Amino acid sequence: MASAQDIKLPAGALAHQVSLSTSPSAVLHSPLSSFGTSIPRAAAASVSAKQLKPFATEDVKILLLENVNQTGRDVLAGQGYQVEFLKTSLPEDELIEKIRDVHVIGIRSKTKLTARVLKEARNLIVIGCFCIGTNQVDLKYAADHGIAVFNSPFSNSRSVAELVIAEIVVLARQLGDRSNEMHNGTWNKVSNKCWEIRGKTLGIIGYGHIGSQLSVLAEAMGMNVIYYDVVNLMAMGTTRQVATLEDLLGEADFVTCHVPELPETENMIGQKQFEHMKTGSYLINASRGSVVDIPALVQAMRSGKVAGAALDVYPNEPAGNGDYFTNDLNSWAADLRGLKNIILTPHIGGSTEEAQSAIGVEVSQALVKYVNEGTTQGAVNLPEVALRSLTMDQPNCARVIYIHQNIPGVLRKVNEILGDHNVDKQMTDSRDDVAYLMADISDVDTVMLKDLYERLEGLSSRIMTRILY
Ligand SMILES: NC(=O)C1=CN([C@@H]2O[C@H](COP(=O)(O)OP(=O)(O)OC[C@H]3O[C@@H](n4cnc5c(N)ncnc54)[C@H](O)[C@@H]3O)[C@@H](O)[C@H]2O)C=CC1
Ligand SMILES: O=C(O)C(=O)COP(=O)(O)O
Repeated sequence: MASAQDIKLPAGALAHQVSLSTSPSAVLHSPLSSFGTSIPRAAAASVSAKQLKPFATEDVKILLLENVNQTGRDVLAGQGYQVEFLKTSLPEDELIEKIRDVHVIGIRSKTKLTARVLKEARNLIVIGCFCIGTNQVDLKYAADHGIAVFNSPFSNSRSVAELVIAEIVVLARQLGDRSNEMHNGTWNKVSNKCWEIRGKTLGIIGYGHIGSQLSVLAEAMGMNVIYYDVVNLMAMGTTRQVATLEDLLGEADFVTCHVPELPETENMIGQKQFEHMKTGSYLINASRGSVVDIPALVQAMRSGKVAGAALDVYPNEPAGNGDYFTNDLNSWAADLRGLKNIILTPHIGGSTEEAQSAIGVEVSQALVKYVNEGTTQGAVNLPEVALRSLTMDQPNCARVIYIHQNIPGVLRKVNEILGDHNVDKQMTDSRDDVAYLMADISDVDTVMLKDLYERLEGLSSRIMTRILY
């Protein structure tokens, strides 16, 4: 099977919807492709005999926000899709305006796709998060409305781990302060409270992709590593899992957070946790801004409990470069700026050429496979379903995708409808309240497809129906 990147779909070759104005053979025997892209919901809903037009590849509209890497833009534009690219995120009202029109949206960590926004996304079938975190998307709302969500689970993990290693050394040696002083013309050669990191203990909260990568690097630099995670995980090297967060905080010289944004991780490090930390220890947060209670950190640093900190993420982050990071955005911004030995970075943990270019390819390929083939492998909110490709030269075949509520009796009804045709292959799976069915059927013409489509749409369990051919 051609890779998603290789699937070049020429203009007009892919019919999205049953066309009665085109002869069946013209639609189903399109010169090269057995696949269509999706039926957008609005278009599909408007299926009515005689006025139907084939849906050309160029009709797939994609909005890319937050400066998605060129590699991703190339993959998507290479498909012939319409791609609108913006460097920043958008204020909610502008986002709502734009999302109404598109079938695909690509975002990074900043754009919040809440239920309120997604409700307006009438044509949306898939969301690509060109990053690791998916907390910015209402995953449940998306699943319940048949909108798949993809991310890149580990392509920037190494970049974050390397940043944290750098920060450990920078904090231990107060490099930020020394550098600032030199920039201001002051020579201040000190060794007081400047340390080697060799032999010190690093405490990692959240031992997933980033935490475990980081532990390997830290051990190579002579650190002892302990970690705390809600899951029992295999320790890399000679690292050691500890039973409680308090155990970690009481033992670590450097504490670093690598947990996702969840209700349970909100303000996971606050006043009580700072009290458990060793006097003169350091805190690093490159996970999500909600994880650390910043006023409590300011307090802990002012009191000398915490000797230094590095923050890469904040509860409120500016929309784009050049915007100010002030008290208007976060009421304590000026307090942070006034502290000694604190590194403040603008959410750049994953911002390396290597990570961004890998993420661009990975996520856009997942989007293409979903749009063109219905494959949900790697989706974070739908069951993972894939069928081998439809044979390109097989005439009059179609792929039916039926996303439906996961309730008893649906399969029987769907198979009654599909059973009128030759079903070559079929796969179905469910995840929580949503099920995803894919079937390849052959010996069908457009009239049959239209009938099939309407019958599937008529079932009360229906979330979304797509027919690809
Ligand atoms: N600063 C940046 O640019 C970046 C930030 N991130 C953030 O880092 C987070 C972590 O990334 P990965 O390591 O790839 O995620 P991951 O999913 O591989 O690992 C997260 C770990 O946290 C653990 N965990 C979850 N809840 C916990 C809790 N209450 N207490 C202790 N452990 C808990 C999980 O069991 C898991 O082992 C992401 O969710 C994202 O928010 C990710 C990439 C770049
Ligand atoms: O991958 C993540 O979760 C990150 O936090 C990085 O986000 P970004 O792509 O820099 O908006």
